[in-house]
Amino acid sequence: MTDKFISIEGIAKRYPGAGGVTTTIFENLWLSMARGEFACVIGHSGCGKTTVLNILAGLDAPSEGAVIVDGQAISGTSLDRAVIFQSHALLPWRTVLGNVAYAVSSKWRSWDRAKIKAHAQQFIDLVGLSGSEHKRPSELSGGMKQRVGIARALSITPKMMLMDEPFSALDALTRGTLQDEVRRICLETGQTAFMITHDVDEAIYLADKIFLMTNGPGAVLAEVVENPLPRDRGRTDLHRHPLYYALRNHIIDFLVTRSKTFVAETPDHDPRNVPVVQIGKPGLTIASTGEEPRQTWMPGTSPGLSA
Ligand SMILES: Nc1ncnc2c1ncn2[C@@H]1O[C@H](COP(=O)(O)OP(=O)(O)OP(=O)(O)O)[C@@H](O)[C@H]1O
Repeated sequence: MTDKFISIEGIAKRYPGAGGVTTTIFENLWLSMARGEFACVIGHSGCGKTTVLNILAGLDAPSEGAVIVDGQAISGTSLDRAVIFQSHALLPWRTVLGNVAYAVSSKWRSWDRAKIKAHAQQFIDLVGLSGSEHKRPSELSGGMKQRVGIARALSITPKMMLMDEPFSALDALTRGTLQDEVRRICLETGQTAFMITHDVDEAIYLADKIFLMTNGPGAVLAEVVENPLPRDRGRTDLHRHPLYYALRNHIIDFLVTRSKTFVAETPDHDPRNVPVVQIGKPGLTIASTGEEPRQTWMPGTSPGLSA
C-alpha cells in the first residue's frame, strides 16, 4: 500500500481567455508522495509546474480537485509547507539572522527572543552561513541568499519543502554545492521535498522519483520515473552507475519527443493510474496513483513503455 503523505487528487487549472474561451492548463492530475520522499517535476515551459507547486503551497487554488497533506485537505498557505523560490524573496532590511528569526517567530509566537535566536542560528549553521548572521541581503552573493532562503524554509520544520527552480539563477559551482547541501539536509532530516527543475542531472542527483509532464495546454502527468540509483549516491560517481545513462536518456527522450506526442499517441492513458517507470527492473510495476499494474521500460529497448 502506498503511503500517500501528499496526495494530489484530480486537480485541474483553467483560466478564462479572450472571447469567453477557457484555457485548460492541466486537467485530472493525480500524484502522490510518501513521507520523506524527494520528487522532482520536469516538463517544458508552460505545462503548469509552478501552478501545481503554488496549489501545493496554498498560494493558488485548483479549478477542480483537492490536495491532501498528511490526511488533511489543504486550504490556503500554512507554515507546514515552506516554499523556496528562484528569487530569494528575503526581507532586504533584515539581516540573515533577522530573516530566519522572523520565520521562526511567525511559527512559534510564544517563544522569547533568546529561544528564537538560538533556533534560527541552528539553521544558519546548517546551511553553512555561520559568521554571516549580521549581514543584510545586499551584502550576500546569490548563493548565500539562496542559503538564507533554505535556512528560513527549514527553520520552521515544515512537513513539506516546495522548491521552484531554486538553483537555476546560480553559477554551476554554487549550484552543485547547494544541491549537495539540500540533499544532505533532506536525507538527514527525512524532509519531504517537491522540486521543479529543468535540469535533468539535478533531478537524477536529488530525486527519488521524477514526475514527467507533457506539454501544455492540456498537460498531463505522463509517467512517474523511479530513480534506480542508490540513495547514498555521490555527485562525482553518478555517471558511473550502470543505469545512469538509461535513466538520463529516458528523461531526455521524453522531453525531446514524447512530451509533445504523448497525449495524441496514448489515448488509453489513465491519469489515475499513471505508469511508474522502473528503469532496468524486469516485471510489472504498480501505478503510483492507483493499483493497476503497468509495464516497465528496460534500457536498450526503444524509449517509451515497451515491456
Ligand atoms: N493568472 C493567469 N492567467 C492566465 N494564464 C496564466 C496565469 N498564470 C499562469 N498562466 C498560464 O498557465 C500556464 C502554466 O504556467 P506555469 O507558470 O505553471 O508553467 P511552468 O510549467 O511552471 O512554466 P515555466 O517552466 O516557464 O516556469 C502558462 O501558459 C501561463 O501562461
